[in-house]
Amino acid sequence: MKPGSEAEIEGIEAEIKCKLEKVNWLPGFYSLRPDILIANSKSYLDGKIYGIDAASGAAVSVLNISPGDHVLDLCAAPGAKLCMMLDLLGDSGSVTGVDVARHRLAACRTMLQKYSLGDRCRLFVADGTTFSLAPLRVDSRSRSCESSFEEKDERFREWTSRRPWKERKRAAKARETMSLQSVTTSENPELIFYGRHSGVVGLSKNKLYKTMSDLEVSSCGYDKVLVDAECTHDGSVKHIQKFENWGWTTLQRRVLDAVRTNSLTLLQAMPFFHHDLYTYIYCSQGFISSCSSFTVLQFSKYFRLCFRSSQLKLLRNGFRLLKVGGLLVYSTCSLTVAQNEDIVEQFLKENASAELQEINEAEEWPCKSGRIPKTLRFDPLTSQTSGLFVAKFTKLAA
Ligand SMILES: C[S@@+](CC[C@H](N)C(=O)[O-])C[C@H]1O[C@@H](n2cnc3c(N)ncnc32)[C@H](O)[C@@H]1O
Repeated sequence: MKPGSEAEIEGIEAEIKCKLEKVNWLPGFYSLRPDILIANSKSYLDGKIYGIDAASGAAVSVLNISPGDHVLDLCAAPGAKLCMMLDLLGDSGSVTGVDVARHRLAACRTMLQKYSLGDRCRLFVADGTTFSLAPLRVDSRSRSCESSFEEKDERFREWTSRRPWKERKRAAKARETMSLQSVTTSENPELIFYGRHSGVVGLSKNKLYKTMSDLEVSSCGYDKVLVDAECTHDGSVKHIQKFENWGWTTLQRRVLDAVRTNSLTLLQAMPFFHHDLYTYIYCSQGFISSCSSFTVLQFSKYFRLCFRSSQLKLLRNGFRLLKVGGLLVYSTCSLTVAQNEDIVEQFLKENASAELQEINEAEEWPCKSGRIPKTLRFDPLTSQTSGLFVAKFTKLAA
């Protein structure tokens, strides 16, 4: 529930015709019966309540976001955690949301606008493994002197979805040449939304796209970073239920056709979101048993390489952008060790300045320890939530 809306709880209960049960271990959270649909209720449309799994809420609360923080969400879409961060942030600081999938981030933008939550937020379509933009700290802006060239440079005005025709055409053309998943590193990330108090309004493009050197990051980097990495989603109950609703058999036939005619490239072009496809293949026992062992082997090799490498790269880059003394949370909704503890172990091995932190709040939480001490695992049986792995790091001075 949005902070401040608790006083209206009776009205909200009357409207959705359901008693809200307080989740005792997580402030601001209430549970609902699964058959209650809130999406059309006025309270939901007004942004007083929104649906987020309690385990996801716990992962965000581990970051201990407070007003004034500059927060980076490196895999932001569709944006439930981003909304919660903005709620916690209140009237100062900023949230920068990054996602490689434009259509998913556009849905996130719609949500921010609908709930009037985006005032302090900017959204970039970018590859989180290489994203390098600094948070817009007021003092760093006034410190840097403006050249006469910058004075003449185009400045960002108040955000509007009604871009001039020429600008939209230019952006569409640029997108055409850029594959959905491979955002070239030489291009500036595409800014698809910025709020009035996000620090962007009045800024020149040069300043917005100013990257940070590693030295600058230690003092001017982000205070908090969330790396909610892409994974096989095998622990996400909601995700798997979606596939149940879609019908495994139809999906299976379509995927098998693609496998028969060729390969993963073709599969990836299918009308699923790319991570839906991973989940589907990963979770559908029927699919696995109907494939030759060679195909299964190909897929498992693909998953191992694809996810392990991108998860590690996202974690590395998120940590690189964190200031000294800041906090980073790494989470995935996979139940596998390969996508969780193995990544953490590998990352700690290569980063002497990374320190795994105890999550003290978890003493009261219905979750288990991960295989590495100080990490956490939520799962449907223990926590009555979706599966979620959570690890918290801080950055030590070099
Ligand atoms: C688990 S979802 C994030 C969920 C989100 N944090 C939320 O609470 O709604 C993972 C996201 O990572 C994005 N993603 C995958 N690879 C990425 C990359 N290299 N850089 C940035 N985002 C990436 C996917 O598009 C997907 O939206």
